[in-house]
Parts: sequence; C-alpha cells; structure tokens
Amino acid sequence: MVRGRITGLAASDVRFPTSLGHHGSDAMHPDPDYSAAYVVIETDARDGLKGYGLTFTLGKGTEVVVCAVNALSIHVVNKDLEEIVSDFRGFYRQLTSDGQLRWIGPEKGAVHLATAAILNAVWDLWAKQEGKPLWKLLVDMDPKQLLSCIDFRYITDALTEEEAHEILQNGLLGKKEREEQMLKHGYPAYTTSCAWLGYPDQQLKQLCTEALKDGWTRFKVKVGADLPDDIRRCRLIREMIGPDKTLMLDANQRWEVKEAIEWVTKLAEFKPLWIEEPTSPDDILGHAAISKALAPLGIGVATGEQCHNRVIFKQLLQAKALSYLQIDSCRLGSVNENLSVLLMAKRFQIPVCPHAGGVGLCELVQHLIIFDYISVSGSLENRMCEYVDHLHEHFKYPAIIKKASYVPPQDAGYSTEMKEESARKYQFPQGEVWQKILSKP
Ligand SMILES: C[C@H](O)[C@@H](O)[C@@H](O)[C@H](O)C(=O)O
Ligand SMILES: [Mg+2]
Repeated sequence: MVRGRITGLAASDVRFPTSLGHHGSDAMHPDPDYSAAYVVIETDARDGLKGYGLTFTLGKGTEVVVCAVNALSIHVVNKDLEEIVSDFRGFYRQLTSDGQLRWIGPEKGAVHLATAAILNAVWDLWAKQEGKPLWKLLVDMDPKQLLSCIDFRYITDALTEEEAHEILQNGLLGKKEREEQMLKHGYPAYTTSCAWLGYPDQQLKQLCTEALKDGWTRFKVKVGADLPDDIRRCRLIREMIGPDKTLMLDANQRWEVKEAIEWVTKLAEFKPLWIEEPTSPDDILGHAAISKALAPLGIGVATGEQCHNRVIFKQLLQAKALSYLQIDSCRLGSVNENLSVLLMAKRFQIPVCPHAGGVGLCELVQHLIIFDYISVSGSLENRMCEYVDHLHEHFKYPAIIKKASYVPPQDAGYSTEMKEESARKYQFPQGEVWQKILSKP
C-alpha cells in the first residue's frame, strides 16, 4: 500500500507572535513565540499526497533547526517510502547516526529536533497513504511491526526487544474494547491555558471561570519565579477550583535541587499532584532527590518535555526520579523513539502524561497517547494529556476537545498539516504578519 519515491523535502520557519499576549510564558521562557520548523515531503506517487511534519520551537533559533533539517535531507530525498517503512528502525538509525552530523548531537539539540520534524512528516505520509489517523495505524500494527520501528540501542539494559514484545502481546487483550471506549469517551485532558506566568490575576480568574464552565477538572499553574507570587496565584486558583479538582505546578527548570524541595514544600498546602521540571532536565539524580523528598507530602515529580532522548528517560526511570512521564511528540525522534519510551514507562509502571504546551503539540501527541492506552498501558489511572488552547485554528485537522477529553482524530495522517494560508502568512520573516510586526519602529 505504501508507495512513491520521495522527490522533495522543504523546510520552513513558521512563527506565531504569542509573546505579545504572554501566552505560553513561564519562569524560564517569559516571551515565547510559539513556532515550528515545518517540513513538507513530496513523492512521485500519483496520489499527490504529501507528508507534513514539525518540531516545536520558541521563535529565535527556528532557523537553526531548519538548517539542520536541510543538512539531514540527503538521507531522505530519493528514498523509496516502502523501503523506509519496511525497515524503519534502520532509517531512524541512519538519520541519527550520520557519521558527521552525529557530532552535533548525538540524538539531542537542534539536530534531533530536525530528525523529529522529518520523521513526523514521514509518519504523516504513511498514515495518509494507509487512509488512517496515525493512532489507528499504530493500533492496527502487529507487535512485530511496531518493534521493527524502534531503535533499542542504549536501552536494552532497561527494556529488551523480547520484553517489549511481551508488553505488546499482553496489550492485545481487551484492545478492541479500549478502542471503542476511546471513540466513545475520548482521552482525559488537563488545561494549562488559564495560568501562564505572564497572565495578570484578573485574566487568570476569567480564564479559570470559563474553563470550569467548560467542564475542566484538572489545571496546571506556572510557578518558580517569585514565591509570594506563587503562593498568591496558587491560593487564587485553588479557591476557584475547590478542594477536589486537580492542580499541577510547573517550574520549567527554574530551581537548584535544594531550593526546589524548599519552595515546593511551601506550596504543599495547595495540594498539587505534581511539580513539573523542578530543575535542569539533565539532572537525573537531582530529580531523584527531589522525588524522594517530596513523596511524603504526596507530591510527585513530572518531567520530559526537554528530555533529549530515550536514554535520559531510561535513566529517570531507573533512578526512580519521576512519578509522571511527559513524552513530547516533537523533541524525541518522532513516533519511533516515543514508542520505546512508552514501552519503558509501561515496564517501570510509571504513568505517561504527555506534554502539549506548544504549537501543534496537542495535534500530534493525542495520537500517541490514544495508541498508548489501547495497545500498551491499558490504563487511565493517574493519566491525562495536556491541552493548551492556542493556535489550533492554523491546522487543517485541529485537535478536538469534548468534556475535557481529546476526541480521537478521524482524518488520515498525523494531524500535522497547517493551513496553507497560515504557513504562508506566519513564515518568518517574509510572511505578511511578520512584515507588519517588524516594520513597526
Ligand atoms: C514555553 C512553553 O510554553 C512551556 O511553558 C510549556 O511547554 C510548558 O512547560 C508546558 O508544560 O506546557
Ligand atoms: Mg512544562
């Protein structure tokens, strides 16, 4: 069914000026412009289908990722799609192991973001050719085929291919019922949109009132810059949502290890479920120390949005450094690497609660978590997927939320495709939106 030779790969720099409204702001990133290195691949197949992929950035530096995509394109252009997907593990390895490009990674930083953007486009194209939404393409694959997409290099001390096979084999039981359940009720979500750090209290209150009206029951608040400010904002939101709804905190890497423990202890009265990214995303032992110290308070540690790759996730799991694992569809090496992390999380019995705070991230990651529930985890306990209410209007197949849950996408592909007009208008710096902004004195 898969067809065509890849004849072209184009990468562009698309930026949305979200910093103007402080959307997406946190203790470490006060002025993000939600952006993407956006990739389009074409084939010579008669169907005319294209694959769209992206990786998420915050504005400046998107041009660097676009450069990295172009540097990697020699491994993609002229390749047969059938050849790629019939040895997807090999193709992933080829992209991540270029003997020269690997030096500027490996499997981390701009070059890995570029890998994600390219592979996301390949998965989109594959799913489109099969006429299925990506989650369904994955759900319908047999365990052997799924495993053939994963590079197990560096993780076999935590998860062997045989163990992964057993997990997937066990996941076959009750799969049909879980798929029906997803189609009927969707995947539970939480919202981050009420309480970005740059929002004044009045805005927070108004957004929170609206979110409660819309049926949201789980809320995330940004913290970490100023303690009295955090106490005030957490009190405000806790009072508004009441004692029974769920509250999460996100510090975006702001603290030292000891500082994190002390700071979060002072916020414990607001009963947060987790503290997210308390310190450097590379500090595995630091996360473990924080986890251990906060466990008696009933507060878990969540992290993952800036974890470079499966190796870091492996160590976080081995070191008992996290209670909630946050995969990211655009930072890890696409579906391929995310599959390995979902399977490791299952093996270590840690719930996956995906990161989606960015442009397009909700659209993509919903596919992965729906697949996870149906074929891997089989559980919704302690699980929810992030949702942020920004920029969906720029996507051809936007994420849909009903009753605070993601409705499984029905359109073929990975929901990665932006509206042509949006991609053009917001292109940096030539697009008309940026021309206007940049011409202001
Ligand atoms: C800069 C971004 O908006 C982050 O603040 C965002 O991804 C956040 O960490 C999240 O968890 O959604
Ligand atoms: Mg976060």
